Amino acid sequence: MAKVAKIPIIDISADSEQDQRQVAKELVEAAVEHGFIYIKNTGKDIPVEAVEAAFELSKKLFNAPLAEKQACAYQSNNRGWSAMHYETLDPKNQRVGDFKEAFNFGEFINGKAQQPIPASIAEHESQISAFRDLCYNMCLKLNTLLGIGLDVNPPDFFTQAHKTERGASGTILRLLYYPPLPQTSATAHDVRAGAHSDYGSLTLLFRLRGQAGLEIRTPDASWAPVPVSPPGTEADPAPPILVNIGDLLSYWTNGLLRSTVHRVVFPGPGGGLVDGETDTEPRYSMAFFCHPVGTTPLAVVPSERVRKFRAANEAAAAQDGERKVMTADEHLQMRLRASYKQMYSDKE
Ligand SMILES: O=C(O)CCC(=O)C(=O)O
Ligand SMILES: [Fe+2]
Repeated sequence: MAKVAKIPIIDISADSEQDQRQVAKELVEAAVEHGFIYIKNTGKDIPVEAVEAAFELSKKLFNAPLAEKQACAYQSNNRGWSAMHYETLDPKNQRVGDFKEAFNFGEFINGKAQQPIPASIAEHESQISAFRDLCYNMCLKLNTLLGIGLDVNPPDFFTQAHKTERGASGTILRLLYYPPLPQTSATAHDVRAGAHSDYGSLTLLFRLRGQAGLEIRTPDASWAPVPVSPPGTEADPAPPILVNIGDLLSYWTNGLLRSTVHRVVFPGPGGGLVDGETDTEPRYSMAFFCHPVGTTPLAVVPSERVRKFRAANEAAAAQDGERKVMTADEHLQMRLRASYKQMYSDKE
């Protein structure tokens, strides 16, 4: 069996203030060291049934007639449906685009999508909105814990920056469908999602037991599979929610919190297949990419630990004088342009 990624499993359901501080410290250490954290799914923050129902909806969406999906094609606002091979997450190393379909939901207003959605799932609009809200609230909680763990003053510094009442953000709920490779395929080197790091502050990733594919880049520059349900979580009602730090939060904390490169592959029998997982079946996953409100300036984080890290990192410190403060929106635009060249090239 492949050598799997060592990612800490953390239970954030603690209620008492003292337990919360401890959890916050653990979360920060995991974010600094690995950039990935398994959050035990106790069903308290996001009910297990809500996750299951969202996966059912996702299957319905990708099974919808092609014309319905095409009518909601991906737009430069980062919303909508992207077809097989449309997105290329690792353009330097991929000959063809990712072997996947995806559907991005941007922000909803009063339970209503602000984008076309396929007719087959239109009656479930409020369910999608409610699931998005659950993810958003969990991200607020994680942001608060990170603030506490980093001794940011005030501790809700990151949380406030994400409050939707302050304005629009680039936050996206993304449903993903990775079909199996055709049996006679000559495309054995197809990558389901090329190597990349995520763009926003935090990502929540939901996966289904038995469905292989996700790998992270380890500090020694090899690839390690990330089991859906690591040891100790097999009996939980649902696999843990995988959380990772995105580029924006890493940038904001001067690289203290790590944004780890990852990819989705067909590991194959000789590769990194984890026991009990397969890559010959269709694979579904759901990612919630959380972003601060677009106008948030990514200025200095009021935390002694972040400040000290910057001081220790001389190269970053040397750039301080020149570093123009970017907003969250500017940061996102910079990243999107690299992944969707075909969409932006005619506009430059
Ligand atoms: O499907 C997965 O497991 C991960 C997808 C991913 O990394 C992404 O969409 O950014
Ligand atoms: Fe990702």
